[in-house]
Amino acid sequence: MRGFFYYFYAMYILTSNQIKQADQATIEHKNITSLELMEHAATLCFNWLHSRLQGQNIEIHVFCGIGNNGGDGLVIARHLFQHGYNVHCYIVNFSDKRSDDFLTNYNHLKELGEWPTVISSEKDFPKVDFEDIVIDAILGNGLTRKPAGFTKNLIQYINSTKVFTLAIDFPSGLFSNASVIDKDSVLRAGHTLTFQTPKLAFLLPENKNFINTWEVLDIGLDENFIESLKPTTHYITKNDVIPMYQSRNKWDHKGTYGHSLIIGGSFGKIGAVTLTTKAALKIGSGLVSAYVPKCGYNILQISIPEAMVEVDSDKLLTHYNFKTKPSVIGIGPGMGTAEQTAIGFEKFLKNNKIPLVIDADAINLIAQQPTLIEYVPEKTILTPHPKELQRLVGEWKNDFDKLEKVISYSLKHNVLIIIKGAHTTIVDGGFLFVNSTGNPALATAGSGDVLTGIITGFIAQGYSPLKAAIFGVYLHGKTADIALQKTSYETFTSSSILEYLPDAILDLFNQENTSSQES
Ligand SMILES: NC(=O)C1=CN([C@@H]2O[C@H](COP(=O)(O)OP(=O)(O)OC[C@H]3O[C@@H](n4cnc5c(N)ncnc54)[C@H](O)[C@@H]3O)[C@@H](O)[C@H]2O)[C@@H](O)CC1
Ligand SMILES: [K+]
Repeated sequence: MRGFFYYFYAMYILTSNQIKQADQATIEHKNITSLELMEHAATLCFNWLHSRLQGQNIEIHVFCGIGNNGGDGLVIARHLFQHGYNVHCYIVNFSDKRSDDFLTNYNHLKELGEWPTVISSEKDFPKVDFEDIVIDAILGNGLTRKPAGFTKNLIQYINSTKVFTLAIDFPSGLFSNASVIDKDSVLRAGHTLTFQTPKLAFLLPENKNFINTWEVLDIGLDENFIESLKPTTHYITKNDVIPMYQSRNKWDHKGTYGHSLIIGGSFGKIGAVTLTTKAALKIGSGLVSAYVPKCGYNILQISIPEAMVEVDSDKLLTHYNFKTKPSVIGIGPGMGTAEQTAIGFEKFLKNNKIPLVIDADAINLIAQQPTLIEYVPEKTILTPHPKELQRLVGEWKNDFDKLEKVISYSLKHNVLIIIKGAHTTIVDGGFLFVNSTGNPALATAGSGDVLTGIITGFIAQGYSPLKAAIFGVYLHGKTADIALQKTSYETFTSSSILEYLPDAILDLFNQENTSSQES
């Protein structure tokens, strides 16, 4: 058992410093040398490549820096030579402070008669063709400043060839926990083999040009030590959500699974609240009610016979005087921001004590009147899309700054925020949970409305807000991943999320491929 939730497995996202500490602890606790650790890590990279190339006669250029990332490159180059590949190895000579393990592997290669070519300026750049392969072992976890001089030029040159690049640990020039300032100084990796844990930088939209696909190679760092670091950033995989699943008992009845109330809708936007209501039902909320303007009554009753419906004014939400006594409320989809709606919403918030999931226009209303956040119950979940988030926490300079701003907001108001995107991130105070599932099929109208319904429906069933958010976000993404085996990105709609929800849940019990560490 390990992990923040004491699950049997949790994948952390470690910072550069934490990785360095874990490297050191592993060397001490497992009684191995750093050279052995390097040999092991780099051999995993070689095996990855070898299993795909199977000895093909492709020109492979291995660019090695002078630190331990370069050391990895030298080990990979040695294995490639020994397996008869057409390989060229280069030392990118940006400093004379070579690491010990780099030097040992440098000598090892020379002893085999394979002398790397030293690159000390632009004139030493080799010819790289589009059909070749580049292994990028120039800079890794030790990056302390942006690459400059001929190193930057080399990175630009490699980028310009559009050759396939396999980055070792990091695309050179990419910081794990800070924003890239000089975008021309970062290698654009085709695929990245990163050690032990995903890196936060890989998961942020601003780095989309540097990171394409990536995967984690487990190099066997000391897990107990990693645990002792109490990492605050998690990568949510199937292994994390399986233990969250609450199974049902024979004697349970619909009351056991709570009552969700979905509040939203306005004339022309009844579809949004309909999707949210359907989602709350589909995820298993025992009872589901919707509170909508009168114009939505027939639509809701006809399209969701399982739901109960209460109504407000003709075309807008104004009074919020529902009789239902729900266990949780999801509010906002399609609600609009009309003045009467805003006035009623303020009164509702000031009187409400029921757990909340706040979405869409309800977030906009809070952004318009920021003090309203003080009236939401603790651990209320807010699910803003980027524009709504900006209205809530203000403009950010970059994605790291955005996370900082959201963390402070979450801490200050004791709420959970779900930052929606390719890697949807749940922020709970100082803790980040970054989702691994989903794909661009989810970029479709109503996708967020369905997410709100799923999370609300989970809370109704007794899941804590954090678990509901993590599990909901994971399953929401998983529906789209499963759907792509049968349908296309374009034809997947928000209703398809509901259609594939059963498959996403059943997949939890499918033993194969329980660790989705790739992206
Ligand atoms: N420490 C370990 O036990 C292991 C480390 N491994 C590899 O070691 C890497 C980290 O190695 P290092 O800490 O030696 O660091 P790097 O190899 O990433 O960088 C080398 C040195 O370059 C200098 N530098 C930083 N930014 C620079 C810039 N912009 N321009 C020029 N020089 C710059 C720094 O002084 C740094 O120490 C990992 O990414 C991984 O590839 C792996 O072999 C696994 C085990
Ligand atoms: K690298």
